[in-house]
Amino acid sequence: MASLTSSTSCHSLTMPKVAQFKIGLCQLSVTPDKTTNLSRARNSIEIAAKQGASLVVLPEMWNCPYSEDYFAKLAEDFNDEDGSPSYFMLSEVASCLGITIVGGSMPELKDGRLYNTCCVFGPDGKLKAKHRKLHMFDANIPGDILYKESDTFTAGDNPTIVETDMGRIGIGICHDIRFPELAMLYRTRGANLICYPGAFNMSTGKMLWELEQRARQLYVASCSPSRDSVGSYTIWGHSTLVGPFGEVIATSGHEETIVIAEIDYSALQCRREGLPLENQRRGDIYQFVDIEEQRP
Ligand SMILES: NC(=O)CC(=O)C(=O)O
Repeated sequence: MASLTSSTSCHSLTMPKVAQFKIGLCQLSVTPDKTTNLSRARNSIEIAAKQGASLVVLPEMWNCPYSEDYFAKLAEDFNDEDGSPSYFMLSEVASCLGITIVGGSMPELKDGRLYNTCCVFGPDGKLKAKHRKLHMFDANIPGDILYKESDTFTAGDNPTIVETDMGRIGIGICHDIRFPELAMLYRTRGANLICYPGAFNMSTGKMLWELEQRARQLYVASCSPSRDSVGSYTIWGHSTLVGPFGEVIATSGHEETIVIAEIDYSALQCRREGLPLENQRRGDIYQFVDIEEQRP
């Protein structure tokens, strides 16, 4: 028997209080100057909220170029009020506007280590969850890309699923999207939506960015920096919202922009009833184990 690591049990889909709402994906141009990045991000979040978004997602590394030249320099210790302007800006703007923010990712400094971290804030401005990127983007594709994220960052150790007014949301950061097991874990734990702040590069972006999102069969939102962001790493862009049948609901090009789109969780219910993959899984042939359920 091939073993992937899930029990056959499936957490049933819980419908959140708000089942229909607008999401805003802020595709930001990122510079080496943190103050500029903060004011651009704040401005973009405010515009998204004005356009009706009650959930706003930011890109991977929105406050710092995606480059090892900047990660350590611009990292923040989120426990240090004076040393963490990005963290406190997100908290403040979430409470000012009364919205939920999936705060992309930022370089986090904790006990001498760097993490690529996403903070989720509720409409009261309180931190609801913190996801540290689980899978490091170490790639050596001759003639294409050589990048070793693990030279700089330490990988996180926990999946992140967060209860919000806008549903149960699973979080992954960029390369995390390549691991369907993580998405499956979120699905079996009843996620309505997975948010992936990401910064795919030009070649993997063209080949895989949209494909990875469309294969997940629940709502998937991705948010990238724009291509004109500074650094040697050229970014694909194309922040996107995908629905539960793999349909692209809204997307963008590579320029700085805001994608506003409607999420309606009844479509998710319809997909689950019409195509009940959870009941059709062949547990006699392969197994998916949620490690958390196995713990005593
Ligand atoms: N930032 C990343 O994790 C990049 C990545 O996955 C890619 O394909 O590019």
